[in-house]
Formats: sequence, C-alpha cells, structure tokens
Amino acid sequence: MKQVKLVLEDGTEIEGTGFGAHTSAAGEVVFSTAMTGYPENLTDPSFAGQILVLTYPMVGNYGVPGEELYESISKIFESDKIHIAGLVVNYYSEEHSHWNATKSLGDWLAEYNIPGIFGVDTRMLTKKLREKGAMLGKIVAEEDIPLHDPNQDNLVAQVSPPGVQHYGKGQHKIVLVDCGTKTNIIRCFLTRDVELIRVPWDYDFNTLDYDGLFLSNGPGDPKMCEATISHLQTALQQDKPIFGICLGNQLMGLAAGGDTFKLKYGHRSHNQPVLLSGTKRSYITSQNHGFALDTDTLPAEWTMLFENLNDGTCEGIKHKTKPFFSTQFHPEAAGGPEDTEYLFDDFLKAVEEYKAAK
Ligand SMILES: NC(=O)CC[C@H](N)C(=O)O
Repeated sequence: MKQVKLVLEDGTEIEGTGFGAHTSAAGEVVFSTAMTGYPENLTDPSFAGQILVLTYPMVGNYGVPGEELYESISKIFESDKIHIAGLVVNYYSEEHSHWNATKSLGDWLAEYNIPGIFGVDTRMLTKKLREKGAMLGKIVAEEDIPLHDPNQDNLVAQVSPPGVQHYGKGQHKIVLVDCGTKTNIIRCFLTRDVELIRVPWDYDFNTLDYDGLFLSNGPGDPKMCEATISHLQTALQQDKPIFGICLGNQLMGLAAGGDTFKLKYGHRSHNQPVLLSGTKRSYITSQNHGFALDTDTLPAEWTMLFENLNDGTCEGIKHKTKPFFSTQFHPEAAGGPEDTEYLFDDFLKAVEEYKAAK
C-alpha cells in the first residue's frame, strides 16, 4: 500500500494510505453518514462523478458479496458496476469476515479501477464539507490531475442503458424511465403485479402503450435531463399515474414548471426524518441527493407531499387532482429503512383505479 493524498478545491491536502486502484481521480466530494451499505452505495448510479466520504469509522469489515442474479438483474448490487469516482474512509478493514463475502472492498475497487484512501480524519473532513458545502476534490496517487466538476456533465446519459428491456409478466404495464435506476426499484416492482418496460432517459415513452409511468433516481444536475423533462411534460397532460423517486422527483417538479437548486452539502444517509404533509406522521428515510426542488416555485396545482424535518426542504410533491406524485427520498431503500416501500403499493393502487375508470 502506498501513500496518496486527498486534495480539495479550498487547498486542503490530507495524506492517507491508498487502497483499491493506485490511480488518481477527480470529482465532487460528498459525505454519507450511513452506517452500513457500501456495496449498495458504491453501485448506486446516482453517485457517478462523486468522491464519497463515509463517516462510519470502520469500513470494509464485511467484505463484498458475490454476484447473484434475480430476473437478469443483480440480486444484491444496485447496478452492474461501481459508480463512485473515489472512496475516502477513516479505517479500512483489510481483513473481512461475512458469510456471503467473496472478496475485499479493496480488491473490488481495484477491479473497477477506482481509488480509495484511508487514514483520513473523516470527522474533520465532514465538518469542513458541512461548513463550506460540497467541494470539488481529487485523490492523487502518482500523477496530479485537474479538478473536475461532474455536475457540468450529462451524467444521466452516461449511466442510462442504451436500449429497451422488458421484465416480469404482471398485469400492470409500467414504463420505467431509467436515468440511472437502482436495481432495488426494479425488484420492488417485480415483487408486485407488474410488467416492466425499462427505457433509456431520452426515449419518447409517450409512443408506448402503458398503464403507469415511473421516473428513476439518477446522477448530477436534474436540469441536464432536457429530453426527459420535455417527454414528461406531454405525459403530464394526461391522467395516467406517474411516480418518481429522487431525480424523478426533481424531473417531475421541473416538468410541472418548478425550479431546482443545489443544496449546500446534500442529504446522504439512512436516517433522514420526513413529515407526511397534513399529518403528524414522520418516517425515517434513506436519502442520497445534492439538489432539491424549490417548493415556492411549484405551480398552484401541485403541493408538497413530504418535508425534511431537519432542514425543511422538499422531500416530495403531488398533483392536487391527478395521480402524480414523487419523493426525494428512497422508498426502495437499499440500503436503509423500508418503512416507505408502501408508496409502490399506493402507486399501483392508483394504476388500478385509473384502469378501472377507463
Ligand atoms: N439519488 C438521486 O436520484 C440523486 C438526484 C440528483 N442527482 C441529486 O443529487 O440531487
């Protein structure tokens, strides 16, 4: 293992030990306070372009599970590769032990040419990111490289699949617009009565025959998804149920005529409290986002569905009369609490009602 360093755009330089691939990488440095779930986090396409700091002090101790398939998608991972640009941890546990581990975290990172750095005071680093906001940064091994802002790239186009795929044989035909979907969203649909048509981010789904539309999570600035927003504006003219998660929530808001903004340092953890509007009921949710919808910009036919109890930001919206709703948090979890998975049932109930009325 060799010495490497983490360099931030404010000039901070932190020495540490390299693990994973011995290479340099640049990206946006963000932190997650989730205590477990690195196999899920690292393969979540929403992390594309980001150098991820995990605040949990010991990482790697349960290794990395082997690949198993469920209906041709991964049973365990959230996509078929690692999407983060780099990983920053305090203590890397080189020795792992878990019943389904097949390799170490370091070997897995190396397989995808992703660098990691450990021996970093992640508390100090997280405080800095909280005070100054998410910053650009780089892990530097042998070769110095320039900083790079991934939010200037169309990351969704990079992670979205090239073609259409079909799954399941259920009675409700759902189109999943894949802007970088987590596979647990697919699993959540396939354990219900659904036939899923998974289409690329810029596919004109209005040409398809379907019962309900789903908008996935995905990386980067939602305003980059112009094609999706424009197709969605057509779908919003109709009455077919629409459900969106995370990036899907931001796209729903943008298509409705609202605006998004970049949060100072985002929400990335498994314990974000949200309030269901009009009730005193709160849920603990899994989150991973750096942007948010500005609810003040929502047109009059829309209303806030969930609110973040830490900072008051928008955690979901719904249309006042049509069956359209979306959440900024992750009802599919993976990792994190599954308390809001019932929203998939609510969506399919809306689909049933729509079909019955037709
Ligand atoms: N998980 C997601 O879908 C993230 C959405 C968007 N890229 C954000 O950071 O806010």
